[in-house]
Amino acid sequence: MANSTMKSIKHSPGKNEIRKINAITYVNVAVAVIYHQNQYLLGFRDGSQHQGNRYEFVGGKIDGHETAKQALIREVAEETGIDIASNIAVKLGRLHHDYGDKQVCLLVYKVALSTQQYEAHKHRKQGLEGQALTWVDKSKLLAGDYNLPAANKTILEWLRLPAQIAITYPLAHFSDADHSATAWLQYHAAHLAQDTWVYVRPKATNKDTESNVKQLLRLRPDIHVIMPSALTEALTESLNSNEANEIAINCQIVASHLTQTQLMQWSDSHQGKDVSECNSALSYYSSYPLIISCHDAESIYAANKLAHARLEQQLSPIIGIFLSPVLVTKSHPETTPLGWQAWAELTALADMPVIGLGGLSPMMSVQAVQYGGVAVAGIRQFFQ
Ligand SMILES: Nc1nc2c([nH]c(=O)n2[C@H]2C[C@H](O)[C@@H](COP(=O)(O)OP(=O)(O)OP(=O)(O)O)O2)c(=O)[nH]1
Repeated sequence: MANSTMKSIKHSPGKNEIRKINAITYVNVAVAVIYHQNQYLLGFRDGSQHQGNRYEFVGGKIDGHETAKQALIREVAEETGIDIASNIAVKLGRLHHDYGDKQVCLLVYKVALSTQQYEAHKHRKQGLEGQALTWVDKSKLLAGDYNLPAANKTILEWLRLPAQIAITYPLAHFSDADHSATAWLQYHAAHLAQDTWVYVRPKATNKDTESNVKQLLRLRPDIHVIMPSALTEALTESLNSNEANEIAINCQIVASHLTQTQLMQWSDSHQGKDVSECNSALSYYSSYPLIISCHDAESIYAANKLAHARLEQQLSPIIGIFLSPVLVTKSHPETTPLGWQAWAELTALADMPVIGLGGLSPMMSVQAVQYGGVAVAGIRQFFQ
């Protein structure tokens, strides 16, 4: 078992079981969220174990000589007998949690089983180490029906992310219409797929945009929205009434969005500080999870630091980053895209799920997963 002392969490996980950040010793744990369609596999921790008498995702400590993925494959085989060596392990993220008596750094992966693998293991009620195993519905898991260790709260937030996110057209796209705001509203209300996640990006926040967005949410109570932080703040302030439809609107907001510029402003003001000294972890955005735009390694490191600081301060987590541009886009043809390979290298640095953006179609969520991300987002091809 090797030890290493690190000042920051900037770099991708090493092979060491134990790492120190800000003088805290973390035990590295590989965690596998194993699923088939909407069925998710949970184990049950024995009362004698740390965090005992709770459900858990399959996993365990990363040995000194192992990478996180090697540990994942070994732990899943040891605990369940399922061989995931040929499955894609999609990195969700890395999170630190201080239980007081033990500090863990969870490296979390999502692993979809083939139908054949699921059929072979779906009736197994006991793991190879004698622990109970259960397949549970995703909706019940996300609703909090299973008592999991506290660190897993963030994992459940990550699991909510869909494979595709639509982004609204700018108002200027409808400038030929007699009334562009009405045309914007009608188009989006009519063309968003059922239950879709949509990043509402109006480009300006004023009373008209606020009212337009509220109308969209009233017309489409099935959709889930991500909004720029300024708009989230403005809207939530105006949603303080107890009217039922206003409360319903509030529930439709799944995340606030921060630009890379906003992130780097926070980062610059915390330059050289350890995570524990970042007492402002943007707490004014605390009530909603965050999704942040990143375009390079520096901003990803900043997002990692902010994510860690927010977890320490028990603020809602960063549930993803939009990493762009993957390919050439119609709106910014002059910008050189990253390309999938460079996108994958940057994606590996992130401590949270990565969403590809820029010149992509919904079908490309398959490529995003192959290159280490979880989802894709876009405008044109993401509407019906
Ligand atoms: N496996 C697993 N561990 C989790 C989850 N959430 C969470 O906080 N943990 C914590 C609990 C433990 O402190 C640590 C896992 O350590 P462990 O004791 O199970 O590791 P191990 O399987 O190598 O066990 P052992 O050899 O020490 O018995 O991570 C989870 O979903 N799955």
